[in-house]
Amino acid sequence: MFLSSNRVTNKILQSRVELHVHLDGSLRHETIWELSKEKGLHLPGNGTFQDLQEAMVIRRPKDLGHFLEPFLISTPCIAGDLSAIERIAYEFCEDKAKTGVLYVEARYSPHSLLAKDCPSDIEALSEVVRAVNRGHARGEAAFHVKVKSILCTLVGTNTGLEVVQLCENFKNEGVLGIDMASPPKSVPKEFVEVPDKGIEVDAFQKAAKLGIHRTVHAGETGSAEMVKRAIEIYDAERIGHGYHILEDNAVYQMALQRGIHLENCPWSSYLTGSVPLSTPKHPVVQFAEDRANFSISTDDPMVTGQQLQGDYELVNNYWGLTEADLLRANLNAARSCFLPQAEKKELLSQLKSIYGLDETDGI
Ligand SMILES: O=c1[nH]cnc2c1ncn2[C@@H]1O[C@H](CO)[C@@H](O)[C@H]1O
Repeated sequence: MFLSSNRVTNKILQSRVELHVHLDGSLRHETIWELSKEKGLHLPGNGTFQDLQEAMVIRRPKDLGHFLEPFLISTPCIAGDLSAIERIAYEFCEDKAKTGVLYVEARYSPHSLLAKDCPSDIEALSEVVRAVNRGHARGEAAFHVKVKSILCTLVGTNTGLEVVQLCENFKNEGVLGIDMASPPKSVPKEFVEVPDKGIEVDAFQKAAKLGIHRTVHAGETGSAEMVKRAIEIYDAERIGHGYHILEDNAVYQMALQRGIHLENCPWSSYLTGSVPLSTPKHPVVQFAEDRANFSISTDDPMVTGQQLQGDYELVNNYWGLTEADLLRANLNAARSCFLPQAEKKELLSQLKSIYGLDETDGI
């Protein structure tokens, strides 16, 4: 079928699926400002709102550690404060609805949102998850967007088994899966290491046995080998970023064959230094050409300074993804989301009907 540019743009604008976005990487700068003031927290520069904004948005790519530095300012505003956590989860829904998102999976590390001196026990962690869920539930009702959660363990923290327990306890309350991401401090210099053994591996294998969905950050600034590990050892169904998978054709072919979903985040890929602007062909373009299972997300709008539209514009205007590629990316996301089968089917039919596609369109 012929897809006219405008027609598809308008439809995609109003109906997108986003699979890779950090809830704690989505705080509004105004909210960080208000909470910091209220709590008397140290503000960067001369303490003006402009200085805060300047510190929160990364404009020049360096490395992942640099990209994650703004979390050191934002996280203390919400950690240990259940009403602030509920607030940011609610505001998240409003921001997503404004950018045309129909369905989103928001990820965060419950451990990072505990008060600084609070020992990590399941009850305290559960309070964090409940606060997020309250915010999401209010936001879903107010802004007509569907939101579920993914809980992260952070490399080197060995919190995976507790995260799996939380996923299990909250599986009927909007928590759909587990992720492994990087802590903002002590990011390994060249890549996010995906350990080949230890507690985190046990946690992911346990998650697989329990039917908890799995995604792992790999091949972002790290190598194709990390992606291989994430798939083969962590049983990951989806890969966070995965750009460097293209450096090893055998790993790429294996991922293609298994239909592994690659969660791409265009602005973030540039600002973490993972994919320099000078790269002749962004990996997402290769994924689109190969009809790989990829989608487009924001990662951390608080840090990139971009909402989803900005990421679509970057890949569309700069790297040359077509409207049809973007439409396909959304259908891929709906097919690879962690919703139960019936809800997934419903989401897919909803998208197809909005996009004006039927089963025979072969997109
Ligand atoms: O692009 C990324 N790569 C790896 N880790 C990330 C990225 N963005 C955020 N986080 C990490 O994930 C945690 C839970 O949401 C965040 O606190 C941040 O440390």
